[in-house]
Amino acid sequence: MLTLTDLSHVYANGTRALDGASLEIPTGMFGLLGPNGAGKSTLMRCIATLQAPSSGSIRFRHTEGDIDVLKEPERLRATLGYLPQDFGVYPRVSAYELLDHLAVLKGIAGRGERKDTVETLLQQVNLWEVRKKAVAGYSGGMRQRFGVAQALIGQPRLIIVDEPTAGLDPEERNRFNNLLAAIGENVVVILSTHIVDDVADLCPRMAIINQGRIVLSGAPQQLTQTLRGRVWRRAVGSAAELAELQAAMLVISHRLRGGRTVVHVLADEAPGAGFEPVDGSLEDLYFATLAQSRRAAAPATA
Ligand SMILES: Nc1ncnc2c1ncn2[C@@H]1O[C@H](COP(=O)(O)OP(=O)(O)OP(=O)(O)O)[C@@H](O)[C@H]1O
Repeated sequence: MLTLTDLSHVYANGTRALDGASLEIPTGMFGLLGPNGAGKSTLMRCIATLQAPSSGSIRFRHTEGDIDVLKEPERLRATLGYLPQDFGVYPRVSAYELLDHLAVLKGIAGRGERKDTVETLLQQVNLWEVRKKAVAGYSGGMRQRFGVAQALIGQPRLIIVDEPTAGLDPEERNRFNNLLAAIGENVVVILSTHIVDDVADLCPRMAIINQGRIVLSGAPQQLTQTLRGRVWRRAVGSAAELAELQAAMLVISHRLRGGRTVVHVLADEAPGAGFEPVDGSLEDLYFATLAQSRRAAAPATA
């Protein structure tokens, strides 16, 4: 269990990226959803001990230890696997050599043990056939799978993956998600993303972060139940009509479907003529939560 308590972070330029975020993250896949700039990467970097928050605490308890992460970052690092949003430059060495080198850095000194680790991981992430090719020449999906292999070195208890499927094509995304789903049972895996389907597909628990605050957390299925009977759909004919609806009711999303714009509205009863009820999806929940949290944050108008 990873426990975050009242985490805040203010960057040197005054940006408040985290604003009293508190969250309990149990064993298993945990989805952290939020729009661009919500504070996900800042939160992931704080948990990964790459930056210290301005205030708050982080505690990681697992079967073999209880770690005060901000006071004992080296203990956390020994049990952490981290796949950052962007690796930056990839060297022109083969996947095998790079993984071997990273295993040395993770403290796996014995040659035999290292060989076993590297070979097992390359097979696990399905890169065995291309192990001798330079990582610099890999496709986006192959790089992300390599990223998982390096994050799994040393059997970590806490794994953080930051926006892993952004930019992957559907087949690669599916392959990547299957790989994540197969990671061990007694591990906390935090998946930070703005792709709602990734969370819907993979995560029994989730939270939504917006403007540095945790605005909702729980089990996706139970959370979407709260929308029952409250999501309504209607096609709109023009931008002016859309603007009218947005002014009159809580429009949680509008998108093109088959060339027509369809709005989803959150309301306890049918909000007007032409609306039909729809089963609320996780995407509706996400948009509804963001719309409500924006409304709460907006200054009251007279
Ligand atoms: N080094 C920095 N200095 C100043 N402001 C920063 C810095 N890093 C991030 N920010 C700001 O902090 C806020 C949160 O950013 P963060 O990268 O944590 O969000 P995010 O949810 O990961 O977004 P994205 O999905 O776009 O990566 C944003 O307003 C961002 O501009």
